[in-house]
Amino acid sequence: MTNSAPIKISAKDVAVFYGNNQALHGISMDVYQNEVIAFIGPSGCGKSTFLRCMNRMNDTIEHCRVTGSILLDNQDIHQPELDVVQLRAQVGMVFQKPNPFPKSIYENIAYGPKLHGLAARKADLDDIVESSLRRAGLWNEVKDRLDQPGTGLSGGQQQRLCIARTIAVSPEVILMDEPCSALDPIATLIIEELIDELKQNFTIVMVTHNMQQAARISDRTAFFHMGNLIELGNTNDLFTNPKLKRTEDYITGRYG
Ligand SMILES: Nc1ncnc2c1ncn2[C@@H]1O[C@H](COP(=O)(O)OP(=O)(O)OP(=O)(O)O)[C@@H](O)[C@H]1O
Repeated sequence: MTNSAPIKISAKDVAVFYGNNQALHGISMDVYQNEVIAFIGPSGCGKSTFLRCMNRMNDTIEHCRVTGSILLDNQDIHQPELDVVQLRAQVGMVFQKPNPFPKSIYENIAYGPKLHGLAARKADLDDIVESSLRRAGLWNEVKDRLDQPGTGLSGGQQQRLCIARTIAVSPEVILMDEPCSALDPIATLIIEELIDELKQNFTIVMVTHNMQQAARISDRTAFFHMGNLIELGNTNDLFTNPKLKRTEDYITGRYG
């Protein structure tokens, strides 16, 4: 990833407080269009908190306060007139545990496009459902059982269903919070391959506990520690030649 790619998200001096407890301190970073950027760091260092800043999911947590600025395509995501539902369609999110709606496979995908008025006719909706499932690499496995419950799929299939559901509303950025941590190695590999394909069309920001995973699939990696962004660099450089001792200690397993 060259730094000449357009900036998709720009965070400046972002701090997050849960009540009186400050979880993030002055985080600034740019996320480039069509990159995969991974957040790593020990448990509780603030990776998920920072991820949630990018589509204002922290708004849903009581006592959580965010300061600083976050621009999406140069627009402030905290401006009062911004439609948060629209923001979360533009910046979609896939969670650690697959969480399909208790509805059919078809309805899981169709729900968002219907809500956002993206399909005028049933045929348009059918097209969105099919293309989203294809892009998530799930179509062939589910095309003959679209009316069956999404919750009846395997864990890995459910996670791809959730990715398809996110894609269905045409996001620009996909936030992934440890998307493989509940999956077995084969399902994990399928999702990793999928992420590699998805970056052609989307910008992907991913939290992972798994350093090998960050090394395999991300273009850049950000290392967080105790609420601070310690080092951000090209993934290869960060893992082979970290600039700071704290990063080196973490990636070599000296703590964490
Ligand atoms: N909903 C919440 N209410 C209060 N404190 C929270 C909440 N969510 C996170 N925190 C606190 O904020 C800090 C950062 O947590 P966060 O979940 O962002 O870290 P993380 O690096 O993603 O951790 P993990 O890898 O364990 O998921 C921690 O001290 C955590 O206890």
